[in-house]
Amino acid sequence: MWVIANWKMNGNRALCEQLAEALRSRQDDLQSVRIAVCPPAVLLPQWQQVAGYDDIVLGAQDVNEHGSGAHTGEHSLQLLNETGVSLVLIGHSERRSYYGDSPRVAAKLATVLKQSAPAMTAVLCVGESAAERSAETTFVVIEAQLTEALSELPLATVEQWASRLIIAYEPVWAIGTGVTASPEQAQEVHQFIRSWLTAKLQATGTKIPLLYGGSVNAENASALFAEADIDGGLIGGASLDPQAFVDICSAATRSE
Ligand SMILES: O=C[C@H](O)COP(=O)(O)O
Repeated sequence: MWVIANWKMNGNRALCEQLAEALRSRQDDLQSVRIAVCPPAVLLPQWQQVAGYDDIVLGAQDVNEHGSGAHTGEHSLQLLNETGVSLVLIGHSERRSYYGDSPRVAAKLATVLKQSAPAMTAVLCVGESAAERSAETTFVVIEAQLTEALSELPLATVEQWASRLIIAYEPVWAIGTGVTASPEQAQEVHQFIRSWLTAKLQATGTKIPLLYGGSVNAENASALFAEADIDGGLIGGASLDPQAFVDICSAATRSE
């Protein structure tokens, strides 16, 4: 099980210390869960300082697909690596809708997964809007996003890159709304993604962790994590509350 905190454009230095301390106080109970925290980029060094010696994966919320150069405000894979980052979110719905990221998702994913050393894990985010769900095009949308995202990765070397790929299903209508997909709704899409991955990548597709994101909290996490194809969660708002986030991580241990 994976539990990943995405602070988005929230948090501060004090929250780094508070969340690190909350996780540390329960680390013996949380051994079986892979935990990652993605703070805003400017807080990455603070996370390194307060939690770098713990077994918490340091994550970034985005990466630029270019190696270096005149890309004001962006962060390359190398810069993130040097800051201690070993996991990066790609194609989050907020990046897609507010910053036009969808056409860059395939290049970003290829940039991250083609580099094997130092190894970086990519969390590819996919999900349908409320209108797309109402129009019963959820599976069409998800399939198109997956197809496009993986289009620059060679199948011939799938064993080399797929072990560093995680997919997060985040229905846009559930993000930050307090309306969570029911466990059955989430499982239905996760099962679809699992089938798609297995058809495309054969046995390798069965090993890619599938996370659910969208208004996960300490109360609903257990039921979601109990579903067969849900391998953890990508947590936004609740990750800003150290106790709630630790409780979600604890729910993941009970679903192992
Ligand atoms: O990356 C996290 C997701 O967008 C979920 O956010 P949320 O838990 O605030 O709904």
